[in-house]
Amino acid sequence: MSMLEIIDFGKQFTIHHLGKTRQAVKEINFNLEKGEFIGIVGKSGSGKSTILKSIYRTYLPDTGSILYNSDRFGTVDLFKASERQILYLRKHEIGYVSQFLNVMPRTTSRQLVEQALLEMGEPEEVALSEAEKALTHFELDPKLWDNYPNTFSGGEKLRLNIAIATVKKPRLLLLDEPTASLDQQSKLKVRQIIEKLKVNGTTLVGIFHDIEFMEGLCDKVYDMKARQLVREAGVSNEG
Ligand SMILES: Nc1ncnc2c1ncn2[C@@H]1O[C@H](COP(=O)(O)OP(=O)(O)OP(=O)(O)O)[C@@H](O)[C@H]1O
Repeated sequence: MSMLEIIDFGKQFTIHHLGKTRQAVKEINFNLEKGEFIGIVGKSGSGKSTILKSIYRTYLPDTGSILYNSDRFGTVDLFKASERQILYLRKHEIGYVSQFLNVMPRTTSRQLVEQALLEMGEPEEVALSEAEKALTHFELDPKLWDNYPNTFSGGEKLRLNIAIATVKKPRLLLLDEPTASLDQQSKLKVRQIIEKLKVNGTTLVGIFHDIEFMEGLCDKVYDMKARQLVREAGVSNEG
């Protein structure tokens, strides 16, 4: 089976103080094969993040299923998976990167990457050396390794975020507008990072505002229109 199969997925939100519901997305269908990179574009508020957050199970859907082909559990419907399974998958198989760095306060960048590896059961000395390799790989200045990331620039925070997520070698990586607040130079760096991840066989789903950024990078691009996904021609590297 595919790495990910999304079937008739729909999500609405209840706005309690108004006593109303809002349909965020409906009838979403797509498949993601191993090693593929799917890009999602669309207007602000069209439901792109809702799809990604539902794959990560931050949100629970109302309809449909999201079947994920797990290394550990076989085919799992991410909507029905137990909390324990979800925690395992987040730790070992599915990564999520956004422009925001949500990490433990007063923890240095080196410690944050180390912790990700320790959580996976790596011994301390391996965690230490792999963390340094990852920080080097993602070009975080060694002067920043023992600093707290709250003072980092947007690009530095993002590269640390990507290092924390990818050091675990996730099989599936979700990128939620990671380049939103970056300048052109930093965006280029992120593009190179994504290219490297692709070469290493990581399967990716990414949201980007910038269609130019996706040019030649994604295997397929979908556009959110009227709460549904429509396949876009001409942006992907399929020609
Ligand atoms: N937790 C929530 N509670 C209520 N409504 C929500 C919630 N999350 C999203 N929505 C609504 O669902 C719709 C889709 O939001 P979503 O964040 O998925 O859009 P998006 O395409 O990712 O937007 P952007 O590009 O601006 O980040 C919007 O109308 C939004 O207001």
